[in-house]
Amino acid sequence: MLTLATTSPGEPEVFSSLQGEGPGMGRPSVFMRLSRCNLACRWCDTAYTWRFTGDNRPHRDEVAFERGENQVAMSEADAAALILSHPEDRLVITGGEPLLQGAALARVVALVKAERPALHVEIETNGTVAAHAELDPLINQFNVSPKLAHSGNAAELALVPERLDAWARDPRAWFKFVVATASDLAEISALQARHAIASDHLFVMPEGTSSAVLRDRSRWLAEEALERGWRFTDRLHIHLYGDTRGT
Ligand SMILES: Nc1nc2[nH]cc(C(=O)O)c2c(=O)[nH]1
Ligand code: SF4
Ligand SMILES: [Mg+2]
Repeated sequence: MLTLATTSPGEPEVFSSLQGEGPGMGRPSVFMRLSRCNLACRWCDTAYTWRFTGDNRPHRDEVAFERGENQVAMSEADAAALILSHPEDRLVITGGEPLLQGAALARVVALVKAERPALHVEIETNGTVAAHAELDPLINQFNVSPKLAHSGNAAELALVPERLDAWARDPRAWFKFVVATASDLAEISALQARHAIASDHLFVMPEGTSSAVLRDRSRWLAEEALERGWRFTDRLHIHLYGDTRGT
């Protein structure tokens, strides 16, 4: 069984959209969002995957979500069939932290690839967990987003040195750092040096859930990226659809 996030109570969050972030930005893709996370970012835009009633870890919106309305359990076969009902040849698996459900995810992806062998599969991850041994060979691309101090997570939880080393060595992995203020950039530089992250595989992305905030931050962040030789990514889906589920 797999625990998915919901768009509305009982409705699994599987949808077609343009990949909004990173190296695949603009590519038509089918998305599947899994529930649960092992971190708790203050500015998380999908707190409905983890901040359930009784979880009082700090979050910008201080909202709490009813678990029953925001999670839906599906069998691997049903999840695979739902993904295959969408026509795109790219699958983006996100969350929450999807690698927490690696074993079940491996079974879903194997079923989907059996029907559609050329499917390109990407995983959006916070980079703290290795892909399950059965899952790893089925994945074409990892979009790894390590969380900096401004996320509010303890560095011991959010930045696992041997994991970051492993992602930096994996040609399938692209780093995507969420940036809110200029003070985040020194932290990224230090991580890049410590883990030997190639600049070509290092994206910075403004934090924001509205076009106005993204545009404000893009202005200075794009300049900083250019100066440092890093890549910049916007959040296309926020400009197109706003901060809404299933987009
Ligand atoms: N269109 C679209 N692109 C995305 N890229 C990463 C997403 C995510 O939430 O992880 C996401 C998302 O939620 N929507
Ligand atoms: S790691 Fe991602 S899903 Fe988890 S709390 Fe942070 S932003 Fe949200
Ligand atoms: Mg998102």
